[in-house]
Amino acid sequence: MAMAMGWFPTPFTRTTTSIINCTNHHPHHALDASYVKRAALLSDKSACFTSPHPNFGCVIATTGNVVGEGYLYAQGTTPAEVQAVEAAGEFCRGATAYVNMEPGDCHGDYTAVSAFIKAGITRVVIGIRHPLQHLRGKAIQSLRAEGLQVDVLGEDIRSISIEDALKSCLVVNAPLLYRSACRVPFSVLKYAMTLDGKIAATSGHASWISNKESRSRVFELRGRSDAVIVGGNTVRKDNPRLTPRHGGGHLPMRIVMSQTLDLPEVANLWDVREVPTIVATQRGARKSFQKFLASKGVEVVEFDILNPKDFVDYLYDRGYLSILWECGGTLSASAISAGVIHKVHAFVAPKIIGGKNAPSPVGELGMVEMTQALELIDLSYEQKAPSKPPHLQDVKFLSGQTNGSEHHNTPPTGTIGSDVLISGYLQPIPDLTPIIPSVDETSAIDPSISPYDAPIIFFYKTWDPYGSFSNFSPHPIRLPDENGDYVTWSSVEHYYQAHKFVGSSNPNALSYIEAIRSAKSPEEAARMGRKTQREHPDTVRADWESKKTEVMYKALKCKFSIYPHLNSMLLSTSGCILVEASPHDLFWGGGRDGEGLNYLGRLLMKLRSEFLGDDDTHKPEISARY
Ligand SMILES: NC(=O)C1=CN([C@@H]2O[C@H](COP(=O)(O)OP(=O)(O)OC[C@H]3O[C@@H](n4cnc5c(N)ncnc54)[C@H](OP(=O)(O)O)[C@@H]3O)[C@@H](O)[C@H]2O)C=CC1
Ligand SMILES: Nc1c(N[C@@H]2O[C@H](COP(=O)(O)O)[C@@H](O)[C@H]2O)[nH]c(=O)[nH]c1=O
Repeated sequence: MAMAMGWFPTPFTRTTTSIINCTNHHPHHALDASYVKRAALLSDKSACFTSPHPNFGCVIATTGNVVGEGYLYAQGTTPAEVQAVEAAGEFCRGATAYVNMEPGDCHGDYTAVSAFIKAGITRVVIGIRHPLQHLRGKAIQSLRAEGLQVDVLGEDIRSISIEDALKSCLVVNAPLLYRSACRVPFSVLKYAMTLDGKIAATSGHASWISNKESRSRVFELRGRSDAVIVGGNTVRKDNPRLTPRHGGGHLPMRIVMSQTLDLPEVANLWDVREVPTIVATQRGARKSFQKFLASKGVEVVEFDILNPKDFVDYLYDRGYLSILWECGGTLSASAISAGVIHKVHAFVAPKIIGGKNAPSPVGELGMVEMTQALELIDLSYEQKAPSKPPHLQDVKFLSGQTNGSEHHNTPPTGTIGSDVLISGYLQPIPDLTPIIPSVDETSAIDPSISPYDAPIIFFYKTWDPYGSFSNFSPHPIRLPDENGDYVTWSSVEHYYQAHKFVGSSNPNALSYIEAIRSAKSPEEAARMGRKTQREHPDTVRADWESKKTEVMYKALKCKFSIYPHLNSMLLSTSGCILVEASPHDLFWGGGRDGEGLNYLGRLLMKLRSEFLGDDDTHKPEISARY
């Protein structure tokens, strides 16, 4: 197979190392850069515990002293900026706030911006502008309009000393930047190979090449991903589990790509009690086996032709931000050729296994000359802490390259024993700021362009336009319980999940309700509610199926009544069909191809009619498709 030249989809990317052309040094710039970098590192703290989401960190400082810090734990939890302001208290007056990324404020309530303004912050230093077009520049504009000085790295502050901080900001939100620029999820290929470049013995046996420390590092990488992918042959040879066993909370989806569907009937991946599995295959492949998988609770997705490009497009549509490829060389070659792999982590073990036919990490790429080799950029090397003075070290680090790492998809903790980890990018992280204009700028260029004039409004992730319609949006609600006492719920999701157990006669129900109510994020509330329902169906209230839409409606009505800006946003959609674009949830969501029942969208439309005083019964039926 010949590889086409120029197949990387990076029309508006540039390497992070070439961003700063200007070489002036300024002492304040160095301080600014160090705090922005600190904000970036802080923002990464929730990795492994919550599903990948935009990472925000905030540091507030006065004349060289940090007075407050915070980072976003998960979608829907207290914004980093608000936490930092709360921690700094009175010290905010006249202080500077440092953030790795422009605040999103995607819910229209300008929480981060107003926290800075109210607290008396006078200057804000921002690492990168928000990568999503509908949010980019919004917070910067609002802050400047209120008289705060806003400096953006690379725009208002141009100096060589900010390069490293800027890079940290890009790396820590690399998944969002790739997603936003290339419309694909961020894909990382990870493999473990022997010193002679084999990922298994000739027999196919591969457990284990890398050592225990490296493998626990892989668990962390899994915890930072939305999905882990292997090929059919890895399932046949390894019977993998693909779970993160690092003690974090986030469990990625496990995915098998198999064209033939010639897979074993007994496999760890078919046990979906703890973690779900998707099998992607070709249309019509082994229908009886598809039925078997479905009976095990495994989701089967058919493609006309199964290939990595179409598959990542599909995962993009499903809202995935970050994918870890843990396949063998056959599928990895296919994925690299398709241009979908952005980053590589190679664990190299000091072992030699030999074998002319033993597999290697990347199969056939069709290259015949070394000049065609793909060169990785932004390299990092990691190995055991030196036990000898550097000049006697066996492994030397090339100048200008970093040893160790602190970045997204390269967890910073622990060592990897006698193995070496080499990481680098196959494609530069997109730096969007100067290339794509913001919504305001776009309208200035062409006032007829409006991104929101579609008759069907889709919503799903909370940072999307209309993301506040999601039950994961960070809008606490307060409703009376069965005794009439008011209870506060951190989100509609918390309320909904907990109410599966309200009124249940099971003695454990109360503790489940309380645990869900105290969940730190809507994601955790959802995970706890679903897991408890699956594992202890006897604790679910008997009338749940017939009452769940009523419960949801009550929570939505409360949310859209108490937040005026949400109410206005809902009413502003009058005349539009609202669809929760969840491809997974075919009851509340609309499904990938409109096959879902979209009950969340329907309830929001019903609520909108109620607020507008329309009589629903006189309206035409909303199409069954939505
Ligand atoms: N050391 C390490 O890091 C790792 C080692 N391994 C080892 O590698 C060996 C397996 O390697 P390998 O055979 O390359 O396994 P892969 O994981 O690459 O699986 C290959 C299979 O992927 C499926 N596939 C689906 N779509 C495509 C596509 N478009 N292009 C290519 N393949 C596709 C096919 O499955 P089907 O045939 O079902 O249609 C194909 O046979 C095992 O011995 C395993 O132990 C595996 C992973 C990591
Ligand atoms: N052999 C090998 C790896 N193999 C990868 O790990 C998978 C097994 O995962 P699990 O069943 O969850 O422990 C296996 O299928 C393959 O994808 N990984 C490594 O870090 N080091 C190793 O030496």
